[in-house]
Amino acid sequence: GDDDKAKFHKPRHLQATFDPRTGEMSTIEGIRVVDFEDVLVSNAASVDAVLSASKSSGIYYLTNCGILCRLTGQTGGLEFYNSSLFNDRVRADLSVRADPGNSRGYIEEGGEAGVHKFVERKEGFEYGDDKDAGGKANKWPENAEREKMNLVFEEMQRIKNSLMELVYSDYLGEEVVGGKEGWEGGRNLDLIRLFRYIACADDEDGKSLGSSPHTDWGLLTLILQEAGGVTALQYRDEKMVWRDVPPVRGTIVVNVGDMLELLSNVRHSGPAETLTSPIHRVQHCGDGGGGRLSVVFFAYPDEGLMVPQGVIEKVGVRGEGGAYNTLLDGRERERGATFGSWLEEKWRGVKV
Ligand SMILES: O=C(O)CCC(=O)C(=O)O
Ligand SMILES: [Fe+2]
Repeated sequence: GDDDKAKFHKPRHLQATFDPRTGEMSTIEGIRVVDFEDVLVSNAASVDAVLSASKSSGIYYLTNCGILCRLTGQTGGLEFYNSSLFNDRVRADLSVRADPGNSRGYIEEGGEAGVHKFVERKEGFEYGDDKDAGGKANKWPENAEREKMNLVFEEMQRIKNSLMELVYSDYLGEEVVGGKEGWEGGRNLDLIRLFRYIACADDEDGKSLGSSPHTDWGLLTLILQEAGGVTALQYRDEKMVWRDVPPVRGTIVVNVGDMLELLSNVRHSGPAETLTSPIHRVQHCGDGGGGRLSVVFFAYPDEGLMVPQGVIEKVGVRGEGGAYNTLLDGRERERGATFGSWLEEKWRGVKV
């Protein structure tokens, strides 16, 4: 019957608005909600909604996005990640440990931090395309749910490629984004990082964070939040106020990355027209302090795509505790830098 379908479900305490003409949800907690199937059929209002959210906050929810929305629509839908990756056998197995920096495998607690004054209370696991991409093979623990995890990766690809093709490439201009190859060519860089944020104790409120304030470096980031999980992800809005991005059953979260923001400056200008890579963080003791699981997909462009020159001064990105380690970091950019060379440099700054 219909019961096993990942229906869109709104927990009662969340504030939502509805489109009076269609009756569909248009925002939740002030964040745009877009029906992915409407984007797939190039519905003009939905394409507009994605673009306008990308220009203002830089963050939005997608509903009806297929398997991934079904996974967040069910309690325990992401549990297979938890049980197969975060156990003592995996923690003890050095052969599946990620090397520091940009590499795949199990990431122990304290393995990295963006802003050094905070302790980031999480363990994680990173994987990418399962076809060995030049020495970047995945490190699978013995009981990992490899097929399911690969299916999640393919679904992430599908959503990335659809959003790029049906929304962003027209807006950016074919030549600016390097055509289809400009985003599909990023597949070998694309990563899924899952995080198990550790439940917090009473005395540590304020001293620890799930994730330091930062921006993401790529084109887009797609986030699955555990159904019924705690609200911990936040972004900083246009008025510099931190706002919650609660888990909403049957949705995924999308946020714009630095590279997409940079590319948007080539053809467009002014805050109303260019895209926003939002500063965001994950609170540790935010909402009851319970543990939390998230699956985060970083969608990158082709490593050969040129980083646009001359727009880096636009964003001042110094925050409490240091820089946000963002692509828009105000540093002098090497002339003719490719995205790949920049990404490598960014990763060097993340190690503890
Ligand atoms: O766990 C999350 O919800 C987001 C984490 C995040 O922002 C990141 O890893 O870049
Ligand atoms: Fe992020």
